[in-house]
Amino acid sequence: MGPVRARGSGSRGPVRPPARPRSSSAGGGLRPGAAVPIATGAALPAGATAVLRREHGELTDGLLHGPYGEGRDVRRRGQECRQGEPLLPAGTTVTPAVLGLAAAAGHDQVAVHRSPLVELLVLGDELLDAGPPLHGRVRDALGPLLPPWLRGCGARLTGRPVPDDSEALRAAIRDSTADVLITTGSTAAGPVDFLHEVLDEIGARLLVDSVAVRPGHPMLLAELPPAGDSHARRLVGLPGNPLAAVVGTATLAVPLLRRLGGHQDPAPLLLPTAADLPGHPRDARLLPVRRTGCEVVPVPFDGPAMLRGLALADGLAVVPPGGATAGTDIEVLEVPAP
Ligand SMILES: Nc1nc2c(c(=O)[nH]1)N[C@H]1C(S)=C(S)[C@@H](COP(=O)(O)OP(=O)(O)OC[C@H]3O[C@@H](n4cnc5c(N)ncnc54)[C@H](O)[C@@H]3O)O[C@H]1N2
Ligand code: MOO
Repeated sequence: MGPVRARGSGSRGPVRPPARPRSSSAGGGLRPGAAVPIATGAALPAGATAVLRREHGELTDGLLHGPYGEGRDVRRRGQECRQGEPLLPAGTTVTPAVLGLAAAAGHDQVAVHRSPLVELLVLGDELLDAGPPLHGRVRDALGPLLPPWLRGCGARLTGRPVPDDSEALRAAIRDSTADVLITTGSTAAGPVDFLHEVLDEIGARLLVDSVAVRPGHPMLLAELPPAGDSHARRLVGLPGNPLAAVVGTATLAVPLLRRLGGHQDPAPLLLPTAADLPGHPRDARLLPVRRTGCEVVPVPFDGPAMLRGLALADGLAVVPPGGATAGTDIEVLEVPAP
């Protein structure tokens, strides 16, 4: 049974509750000195000034005896939010708790940013989508790796393989209606690396052409000419080496998608490193690390073409040029996010 709410100015019972508890405010008001049992959370009957919980009183001969100080156990309207006050700041991610809060506050609709539509184009005739890697052919690791990560950033995904052929790549980019195209491979200057050439031909504007980070430095970001409906389109070019592509995703794709989805940038996570972290002489290095307590340690198998270290890692440490010595604080990107 819920609280018994009593009318009157007294601070102690007895009050005589009727037989059935109320679960709503239906019914008449209370006479002075009278009480009605109600369910927990039910609205107070008119004239009620205090509440006496069943377990705070003693029931003898149908009378509940106990203290019922004015206002006690009464939940006043507007305790959690005043009328007109914003419940949450703009940019808050809609979590299950946010949905529950919105419903509790009486909202039937919430205004949200549109999820960006991403088309993932996986380039490379050498890639296999099943079976063991053999005879110079390698398994496509990025087709399985990237979509769940990008969906976790709020994107809607489509995707397909594209052959190593400049006309096929040109058509795939030109005809896509996605907000963001993400390509893998073909960023370098090899005989079948057509990405720069195709971007130039279709009149794309390179916003970022290489980043001073290892692995992954050939990554790029371009603004594409509008498609039919003239909405803005961008392209993120990720290098083909899998760990380099992961670094490119963390560096360019994730911040772009978060911004398009209206999310706030997360505060940087700084953790001390328990071991020396090897760096590149001139560029930053993103190195897979594991958390041990409140410190991080590097994991083995961290080469540009490797994913074994990343699979064991909790994130990528941003190692400054020249490296970091044990004991120093280092920024850690939590990628790929769980
Ligand atoms: N002349 C130059 N050559 C290269 C440079 C350079 O600056 N100048 N940079 C090297 C670096 S660093 C990287 S990283 C790679 C980037 O190359 P691409 O983006 O053109 O990638 P690809 O050549 O297509 O592939 C590289 C490597 O990765 C394998 N690959 C590709 N896609 C996948 C996938 N989806 N899953 C698994 N593995 C994939 C591909 O088979 C190659 O082995 O360029 C260097 N060269
Ligand atoms: O970006 Mo590359 O992977 O440095 O070799």
